[in-house]
Amino acid sequence: MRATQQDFENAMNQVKLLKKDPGNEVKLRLYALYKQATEGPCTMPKPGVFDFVNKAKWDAWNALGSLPKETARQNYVDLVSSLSSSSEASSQGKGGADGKAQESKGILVTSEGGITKITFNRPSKKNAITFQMYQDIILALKNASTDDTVITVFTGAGDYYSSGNDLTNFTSASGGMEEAANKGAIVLREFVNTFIDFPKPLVAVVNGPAVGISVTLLGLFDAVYASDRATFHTPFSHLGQSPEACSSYTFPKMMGSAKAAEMLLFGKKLTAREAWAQGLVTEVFPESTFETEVWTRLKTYAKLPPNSMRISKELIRKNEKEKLHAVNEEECTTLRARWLSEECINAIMSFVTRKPKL
Ligand SMILES: CCCC/C=C/CC(=O)SCCNC(=O)CCNC(=O)[C@H](O)C(C)(C)COP(=O)(O)OP(=O)(O)OC[C@H]1O[C@@H](n2cnc3c(N)ncnc32)[C@H](O)[C@@H]1OP(=O)(O)O
Repeated sequence: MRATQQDFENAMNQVKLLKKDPGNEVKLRLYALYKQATEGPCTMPKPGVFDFVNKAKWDAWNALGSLPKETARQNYVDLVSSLSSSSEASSQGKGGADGKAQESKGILVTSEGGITKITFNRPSKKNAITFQMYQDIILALKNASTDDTVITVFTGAGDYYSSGNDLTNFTSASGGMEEAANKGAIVLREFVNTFIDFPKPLVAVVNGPAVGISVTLLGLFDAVYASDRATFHTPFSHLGQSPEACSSYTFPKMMGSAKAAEMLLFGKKLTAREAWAQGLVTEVFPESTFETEVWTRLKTYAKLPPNSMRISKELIRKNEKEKLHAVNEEECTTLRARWLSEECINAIMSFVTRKPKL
């Protein structure tokens, strides 16, 4: 159902009632969507480089291009609704100083012993990531970046780590592919930026097969521990798509262009040991001892001095940040166009119309 003017006004009121500051990036997006919904595309002159605040606002609004007013209104309402549900969930979960839990439909966030654990929690769909989950993960990371936990860990519930982007994100949008592609590019840009800028150690505990964006994101993690049952698959060409999460930059840098091409162009699926040999995985563990060994180690790491780890991470990431943001920007623009291509639409349609298993 399309958002009405009344929904839009309700959402504007809801923003004022948010319990938690959603952070600058989200506020900029709200501003941009509001301006686009009420005034249409940005035609204001660009502020000077030293007018930081107005320039950031102008950039955010201008990046929406010719997004229709109705779509901007819908995206604004969707964003506010995700912020409201996540802020409710996180305030419900904040019972004590430790052992907190935040649950939303597709992710489970807990914090204990200095570790924030974000679990892809849709095992019946192999932990495919919905639009709502992207938003919830952004918020969970923003919370984790300022709370008192030391390390943030991603893992998956059930037999998969994650099957990547939920392919029905594109087919279930009320405004069709065009709207889904616009929304996808906005969500993806912010999602990946949040990983690029995340200030604390970020670890992936890859419990099973990983597909698409759940693999490409690993290039932005500080450590990747994998069960020997895990596999790593980026079937972008099969899907008529192109790489995301800065993998067009991080993968060739990490494994050399020939090996990166096998994954990103030809969709070669790697075993955990192959991924380790390419530098994508830090260490592989036998499935039988995986959970015990990895969590024991992470609990020890979480006792290391947090400021020292944060400062070291900043030094490691600092020289790359600008480049990573530029790569993310270009990948999102490219992907938006890909999602509207015949190659991609056909691939997604053939997945969603597959014959059900007997
Ligand atoms: C907005 C930002 C966008 C960022 C873009 C990112 C790009 C990517 O991530 S590309 C990668 C997209 N993912 C895929 O192409 C994987 C598609 N899924 C599969 O190929 C298979 O499902 C599987 C190999 C992961 C598992 O196969 P298996 O035979 O074991 O199980 P299934 O019966 O196929 O799956 C169970 C259940 O889960 C649903 N499902 C699995 N993956 C997805 C998915 N990615 N999107 C939507 N739904 C998915 C599958 O349809 C089944 O559902 P039903 O039980 O209702 O039929």
